[in-house]
Amino acid sequence: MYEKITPPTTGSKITFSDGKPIVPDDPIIPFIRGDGTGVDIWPATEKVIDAAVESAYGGKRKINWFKVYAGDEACDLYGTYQYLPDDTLTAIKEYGIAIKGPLTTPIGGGIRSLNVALRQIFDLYACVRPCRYYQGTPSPHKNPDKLDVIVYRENTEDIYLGIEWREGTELADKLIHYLNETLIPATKEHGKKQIRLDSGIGIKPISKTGSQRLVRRAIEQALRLPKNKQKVTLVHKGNIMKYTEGAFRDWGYELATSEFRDVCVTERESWILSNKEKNPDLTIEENAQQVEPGYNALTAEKKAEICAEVQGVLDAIWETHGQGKWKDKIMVDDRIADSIFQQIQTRPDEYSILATMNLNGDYLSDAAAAIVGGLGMGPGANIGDTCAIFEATHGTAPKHAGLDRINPGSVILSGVMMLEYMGWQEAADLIKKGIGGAISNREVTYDLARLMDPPVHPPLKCSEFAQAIINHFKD
Ligand SMILES: NC(=O)C1=CN([C@@H]2O[C@H](COP(=O)(O)OP(=O)(O)OC[C@H]3O[C@@H](n4cnc5c(N)ncnc54)[C@H](OP(=O)(O)O)[C@@H]3O)[C@@H](O)[C@H]2O)C=CC1
Ligand SMILES: O=C(O)CCC(=O)C(=O)O
Ligand SMILES: [Mg+2]
Repeated sequence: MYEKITPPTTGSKITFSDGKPIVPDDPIIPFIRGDGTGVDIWPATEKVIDAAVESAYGGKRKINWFKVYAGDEACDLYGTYQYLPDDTLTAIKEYGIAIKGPLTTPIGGGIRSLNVALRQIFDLYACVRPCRYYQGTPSPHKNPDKLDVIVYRENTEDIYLGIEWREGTELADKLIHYLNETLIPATKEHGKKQIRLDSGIGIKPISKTGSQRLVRRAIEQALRLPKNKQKVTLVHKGNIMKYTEGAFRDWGYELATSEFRDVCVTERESWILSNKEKNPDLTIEENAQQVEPGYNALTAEKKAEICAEVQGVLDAIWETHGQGKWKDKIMVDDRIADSIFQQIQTRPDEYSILATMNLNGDYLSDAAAAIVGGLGMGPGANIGDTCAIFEATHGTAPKHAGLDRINPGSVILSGVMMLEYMGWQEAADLIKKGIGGAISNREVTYDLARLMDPPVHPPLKCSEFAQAIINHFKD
């Protein structure tokens, strides 16, 4: 079955039922060490996870690690250009849950991202990146503890599908001519626009299927959160990219108000309902004026549309959501992408789950991680219906590779997410406790050390931080 790897001789397989993992006490879990700082981070992570499982279950549960290869390490073992060998894909498919370090992607040419390839091959459509503050973590922000968001990033499409044509190639040329001469003139709203002949072209597909299954996961997550965090914000640049990013927003609202009708209210619906609650005699048009900025300047047709919307909302949900009942529902709103970057800094406590398309989520998860302590504290999970791969938000940080100084926190916290996903909460809690203890004791790696006041000198090495986390399990 495998060309160059051998699974552990002990251990059992994780299986999936209805999108949920069924985990034995001795699961076999494949891991990819990763390029660059993966060489430092992975051993630290494995040590912490093993110690937590041993400490929590006293030998009754144990992970049987299965080393599989990707990136530079894979090429060393399997040969040139064998970045993602079949062995690795077979093992992940077979065992269902995997964890990985970061993998390098060249810029401007060369292979396409192995990280993205894994997400697409296993249809891991939800990239889940919690950005929450750990007490005592230094941050450049005044109130990092106010940010507690989970980025739910669509993980399989958008520009990450990687359908592009390089400038100057025959196909790029052909496509540009076809667009300029046929498709653009055939679309009235494009007017006389033309694409420059020396352009590279990339395609940005955003599907209803991809958008709605991501938003579904985000709303399901909101249902599991405490009442005050039951909010999903659809992030998009729909004012500019109307039929991709704008459609993502519309499909998100459509899903929330159909499949989750009884448990969701949209922000706009909440305005309509509360306007009527404050003034039961309000006419439909007065309500519409309060909901739609600039209503009075609209055309008669547009005004009629807004009034119909107000009437429609009251007819559909006044009974079930009115008289303040909407306040107990999941609030679904939307924000334009540039605005959300400032909002998470200026009004962090107003947000909870940020449902995004692929590119926006990539940007936003780094930015949110920075607020709560940096990329050293940014975990993540790629979740599908029959497989999950856990990995940090950050990349290979090549300048720190092999120096035993990088912060392993993000991959360790990705391990915490994995343990929670497996239902091994006791082990996950020990690690969280250990991280909290190490940080509040100022036992930290360089990245956190330099932000602390006063700065910590000397900082702990990567391996020492792992040991410090273990030492603080039982504080
Ligand atoms: N999922 C994946 O595997 C990902 C892979 N990549 C790939 O990684 C490579 C390098 O990308 P790059 O843009 O440099 O981004 P990186 O995320 O690798 O690193 C950028 C900077 O972030 C900080 N940082 C990253 N990881 C940590 C950590 N564990 N602890 C503390 N600080 C950290 C460091 O800042 P400082 O030096 O200031 O301390 C580092 O120089 C590229 O090939 C890219 O494609 C990128 C993202 C995700
Ligand atoms: O795959 C890569 O190289 C980058 C991916 C990335 O930045 C991410 O998923 O956050
Ligand atoms: Mg990224």
